[in-house]
Amino acid sequence: MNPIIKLENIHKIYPAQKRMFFKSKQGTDNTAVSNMSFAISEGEMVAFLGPNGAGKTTTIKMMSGILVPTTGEINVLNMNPHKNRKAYAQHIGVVFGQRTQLWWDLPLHESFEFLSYIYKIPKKIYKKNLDYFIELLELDQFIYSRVRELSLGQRMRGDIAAALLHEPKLLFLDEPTIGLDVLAKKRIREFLIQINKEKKTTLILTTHDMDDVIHICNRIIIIDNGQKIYDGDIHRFLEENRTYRTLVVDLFEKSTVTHIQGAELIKETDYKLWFKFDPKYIKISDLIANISAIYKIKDLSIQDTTIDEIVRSIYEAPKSKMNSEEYCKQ
Ligand SMILES: Nc1ncnc2c1ncn2[C@@H]1O[C@H](COP(=O)(O)OP(=O)(O)OP(=O)(O)O)[C@@H](O)[C@H]1O
Repeated sequence: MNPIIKLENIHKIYPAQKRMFFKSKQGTDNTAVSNMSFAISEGEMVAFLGPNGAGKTTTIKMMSGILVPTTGEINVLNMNPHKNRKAYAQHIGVVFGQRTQLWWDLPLHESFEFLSYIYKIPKKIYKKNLDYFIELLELDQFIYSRVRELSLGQRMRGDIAAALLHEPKLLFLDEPTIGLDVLAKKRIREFLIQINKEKKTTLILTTHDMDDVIHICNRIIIIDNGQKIYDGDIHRFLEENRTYRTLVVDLFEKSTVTHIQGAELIKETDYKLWFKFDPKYIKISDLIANISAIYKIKDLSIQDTTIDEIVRSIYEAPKSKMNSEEYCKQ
């Protein structure tokens, strides 16, 4: 499939700030993105993951045309996002969880009308899309309320509808579920999956919420220190990396031992122990036998490693491992 987004050897350097009263620069230049290359095809749902300051937002801003790369080639929908900004804006939607593109003092439906005017959306298409979003996102309960009066979850549903009214081919979402409760997150995830399925909208997402990633995306790109350290299928990533499991043991008596053969004690309270182990090296039955040789066990449970823990372990891995072929799939 032909990629609709292509980044080749992108670098983004933020220049050091100039001093207010002197000609010299203060501090050093900041390389936010370094040698970044990837391609994304139509209809993909890709999550950008990485610790704070990794370069995710800078990368998204370059793809959406807000920032210009210092060097490198960027091509989205056969356009240069920054150079062709006006034409490009017609084909993309942008949602920032921490900011709104709606007009604070206008009722939500007037914000929508204003956007339909800005994007020159034909009346028929506008009405069809609006009706569809009202139904799917249940906007009817608050569409006549002023944006400033909406809850965060309602505002976010309004923001997502606003970003899609002009039927963009690409939707950039920066932390779209930040601060929302479980139900509101679920509603937004289901909506995004539906839109992707029905309209083939390509979704590019940054998030710190691993549930968003697992539910919405089929591919992840992990960034650290401005560099891509993993790019691949989310399920394959989990299979390859979710090797450790945790055995949680409830005890009848107070714990005294800190070492059990074949496992690492990662947490303990008086009557509960958490052992991290790798099933490739020790069978669960052997591990339980080792523990019951020392303790009277009251209860047992096994926890899988979360994607959050896996991603963190990749951030914390030595640089040589991060940059190896094994981790950089593209
Ligand atoms: N306008 C700017 N001027 C100078 N440096 C900047 C600017 N914006 C970002 N940076 C720096 O670029 C680096 C990457 O920042 P970026 O916001 O892209 O990271 P991020 O991965 O999105 O982080 P977060 O998860 O915290 O949002 C950081 O070191 C940051 O301090």
